[in-house]
Amino acid sequence: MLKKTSHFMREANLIGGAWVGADSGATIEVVNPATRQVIGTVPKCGRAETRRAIEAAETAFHSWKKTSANERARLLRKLHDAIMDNQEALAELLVMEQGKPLAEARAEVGMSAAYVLWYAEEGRRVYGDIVPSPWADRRILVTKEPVGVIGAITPWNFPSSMLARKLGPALAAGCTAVAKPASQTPYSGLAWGVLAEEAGFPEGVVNIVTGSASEIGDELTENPLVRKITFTGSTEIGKLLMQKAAGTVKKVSMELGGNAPFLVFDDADLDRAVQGAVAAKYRNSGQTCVCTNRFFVQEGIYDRFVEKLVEAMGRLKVGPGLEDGTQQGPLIDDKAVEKVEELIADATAKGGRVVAGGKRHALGGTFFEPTVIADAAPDMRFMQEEIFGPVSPIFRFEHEEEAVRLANDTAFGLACYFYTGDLGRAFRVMEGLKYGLVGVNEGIITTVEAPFGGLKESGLGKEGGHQGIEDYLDTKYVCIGGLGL
Ligand SMILES: NC(=O)C1=CN([C@@H]2O[C@H](COP(=O)(O)OP(=O)(O)OC[C@H]3O[C@@H](n4cnc5c(N)ncnc54)[C@H](OP(=O)(O)O)[C@@H]3O)[C@@H](O)[C@H]2O)C=CC1
Ligand SMILES: O=C(O)[C@H](O)CS(=O)(=O)O
Repeated sequence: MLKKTSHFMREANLIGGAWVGADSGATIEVVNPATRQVIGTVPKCGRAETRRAIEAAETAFHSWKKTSANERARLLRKLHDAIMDNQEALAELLVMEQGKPLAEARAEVGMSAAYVLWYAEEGRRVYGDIVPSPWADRRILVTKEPVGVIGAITPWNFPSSMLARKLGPALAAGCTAVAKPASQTPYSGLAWGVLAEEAGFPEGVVNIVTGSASEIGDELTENPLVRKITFTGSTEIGKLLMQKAAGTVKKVSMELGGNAPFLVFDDADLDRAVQGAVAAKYRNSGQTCVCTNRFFVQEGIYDRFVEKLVEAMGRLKVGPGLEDGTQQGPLIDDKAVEKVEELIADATAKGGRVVAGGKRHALGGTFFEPTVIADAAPDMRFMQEEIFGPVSPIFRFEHEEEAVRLANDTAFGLACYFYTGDLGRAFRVMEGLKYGLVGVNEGIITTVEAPFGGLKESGLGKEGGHQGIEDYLDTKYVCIGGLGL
């Protein structure tokens, strides 16, 4: 382990500027998914510790909201620089707890820094309005103000960048935060506490708690001091949090599950489509909410696409994330492997043909072979269920309208992709697909400059772009009379 990595590997929570353990002394073990070895522990905190963190954030909010946008931007730029100065150590820590290849971890840490820098500047452009008054003797102002204390809950698959695209806009807007990282990958989140301290953020502005998800979640959603909940994770938990947050009418931002279609038309650049397919499917071993879940390939090129995809993903190197050249790490845990195996068994029982992979990797543990299943059919479970693993079901279609109908036949609406060389078709399909994110002849599209977020049961709100700061602001209308005008 890099010496600096251990500096960031905190086995304590940050509450009101102090690094503390759980009141009970209880801890949670953190396991390296590649080696299945315990790498450390974190506190198993609950409602009482979370309440103290919320109260610390509320106290800090009253001064933090009065800092100028420029001052907040200065601190966020220092935070950005601290992340980039420690990118290798933070990436190594991320690989140890999550398992992804080091190259992907470096990219994720870089994306975290990019979100922080983007919102350092967006915070300086939170404009209000001066509206022409309908009354000669009054003036009308519209101002934007930070909502207050926010609660952030993040998933294990991107433990750094998912926090960055919540805390970045929140802090830039003048909010303070209590964040709960996933129990399987807490260290990247706790490292945020170290970085924020070292960048000079005042005590209580950033609080990081680990432990009982339900207890911490209940305190965050029920405590009236918390004015917004921002969550990335499963749709099931997102719905639960929305219900609980309704009790005190909190703002909510939800980045939830996906079921991305990837359409390839006869007129596509086939090699480009295959390259995009590998990128859109196998990043993080298929464990991203924007990974392709269903491939729909037009009849005329179906066999050639399958053949080329099998050949391309056959070159992916499976191994531990810290090993040179690794492109596919382990899945996060045994439950994830069992889910993938269930979906493959369901598909083969319904006529699907495994043409590559299909079983646990020879490396053992939670490593899984990159898999391609031909002759996928709409009655198979992965037509509606998110795979969250390195499996590519390939459906075939004949007509454009059929492809769009099949692609939209899901409760989700996060990301979708399609490849065509026909401009008219590109506009027809782009406008026909009911998704928040659309990749046209591209398989990787996430960037800080663009609003990321789903439709339907994939979520509410946007993260990234200029839109991403809006959810951390309240709009206030002011009517001023008695001016003697
Ligand atoms: N739209 C997006 O950007 C993303 C969506 N996802 C979706 O999430 C799923 C897999 O990710 P996964 O992390 O397992 O999702 P989960 O929803 O199980 O967990 C996400 C976070 O929620 C916490 N959590 C779990 N139960 C509760 C609760 N009752 N109250 C409060 N917090 C709770 C977890 O804590 P703990 O770890 O302690 O259980 C974790 O921090 C997939 O469906 C995937 O598509 C995942 C990542 C990104
Ligand atoms: O959680 C995820 O899956 C991320 O949102 C994917 S991305 O933002 O890195 O594309």
